[in-house]
Amino acid sequence: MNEKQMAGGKAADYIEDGMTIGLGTGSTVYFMLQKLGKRVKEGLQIKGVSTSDSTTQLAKSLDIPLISINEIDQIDLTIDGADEVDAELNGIKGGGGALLYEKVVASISSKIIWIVDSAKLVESLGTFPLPVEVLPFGSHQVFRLFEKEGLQPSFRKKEDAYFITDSGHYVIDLKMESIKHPEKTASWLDGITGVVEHGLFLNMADLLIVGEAGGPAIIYRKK
Ligand SMILES: O=C(CO)[C@H](O)[C@H](O)COP(=O)(O)O
Repeated sequence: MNEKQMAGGKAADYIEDGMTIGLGTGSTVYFMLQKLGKRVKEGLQIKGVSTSDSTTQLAKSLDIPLISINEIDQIDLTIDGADEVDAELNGIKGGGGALLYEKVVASISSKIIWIVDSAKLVESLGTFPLPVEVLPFGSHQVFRLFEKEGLQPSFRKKEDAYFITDSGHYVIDLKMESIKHPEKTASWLDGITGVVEHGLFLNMADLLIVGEAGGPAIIYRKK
């Protein structure tokens, strides 16, 4: 069993009957959804809130019942992947481009579990390029601002065209190497007009499940 499968499978055990579950996006979440699909077939009653078109498609193919986020005010548990996680359980997300919906879902979740393989653990965030979702209108001005700040921005591309998120935005990836003050960086990005969302997810995850050779490691966020 690979590490992603191990972490994804373990996380599905935290889902209880009657829960509303935030369904993250990515290749680790894929394995969680496979196990959840099995449990639903065996009679587990849940409602899933999807964070992307790809997760919606996969959940539907597994007969996992979905509910629109607009019909609820609170999610019991969200299970999602991450691109980098530090010892405080702060992370970078958005490698798959679903950061905006993932953050909206996270913001109304009572509990958040992240599932990762061991390569995602870092001492400090920033080796993974930080995704910033931007409005296409004015995006080149934002890009040039990032250039001036020395952040080596690049527009994310798909087959030579701009990568377009599920909500119709572009993604600019920033090479920050090491983010010394994640809170400061997050509030700076929050203040830039045209930035819709960024991939710094701070003080959000409650629990981290890491796939490791000897079995899944469970790490709680220090309160
Ligand atoms: O944030 C995400 C998508 O926007 C994913 O959770 C993140 O990229 C991790 O993906 P994977 O499990 O495929 O490594």
